[in-house]
Amino acid sequence: MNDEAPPFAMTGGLVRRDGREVLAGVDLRVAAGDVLAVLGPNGAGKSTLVKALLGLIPLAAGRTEIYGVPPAAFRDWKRLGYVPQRLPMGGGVPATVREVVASGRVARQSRWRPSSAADRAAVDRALAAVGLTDLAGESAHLLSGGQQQRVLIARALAGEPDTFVMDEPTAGVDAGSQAALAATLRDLAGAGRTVVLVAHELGPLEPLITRTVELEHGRVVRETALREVTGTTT
Ligand SMILES: Nc1ncnc2c1ncn2[C@@H]1O[C@H](COP(=O)(O)OP(=O)(O)OP(=O)(O)O)[C@@H](O)[C@H]1O
Repeated sequence: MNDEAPPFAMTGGLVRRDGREVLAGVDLRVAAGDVLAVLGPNGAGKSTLVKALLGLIPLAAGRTEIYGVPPAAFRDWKRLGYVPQRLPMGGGVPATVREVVASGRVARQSRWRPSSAADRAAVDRALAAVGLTDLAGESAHLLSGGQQQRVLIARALAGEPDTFVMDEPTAGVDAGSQAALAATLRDLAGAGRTVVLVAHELGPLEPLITRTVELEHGRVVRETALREVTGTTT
């Protein structure tokens, strides 16, 4: 056992958007090694919840902590890997698949220690894990939606974080790539990594999920424990 603070702990989480409560009364503790699926219909607040856990959306009431620290004070971002729903297209500068994936290493680098052999190897492993090695030199924004989703997963993998937060990693991804993602998640779970993922259907990921939380109208309506955490958490 370790007595370190859990990856995420939210109590009484409330988020308002345009004056409307889109998340309310959410108590959620994610333990190290959990593979938690956040389920619910469109507009239930799933994306809002994971963004609030990461501090990307502020809480109007309640509190949330990342490894025991409120998001505004949290500094250890290399411990977290976030897979957003879509590839953000900042600045209009075309980046290659490899460059986007390599950006997942940034939290591990510093001005004094730019890119190393370990960084390049981690990027190679991440590209291979999602089957994008052959497309590494392509412009990421010209890929299909499903391929872009895999780029974002690879970017998070490249950072080798302890905890992954994935917003619909299987959306628009074909059956073969979903199976590949399931294999990757199995390895991560086996290594004791923590995963929070948003999904509409679990599909091939189902056997890996330790716990589900279902949202409706911004509230947790059901929590289900499916299986024991199997990985070795350190
Ligand atoms: N930027 C925003 N401004 C105002 N309201 C928003 C914003 N983003 C989301 N909402 C509202 O918050 C509610 C929850 O949205 P959210 O995207 O979290 O749902 P979701 O469960 O992830 O849905 P989906 O399955 O469609 O991705 C919705 O009613 C949505 O209209």
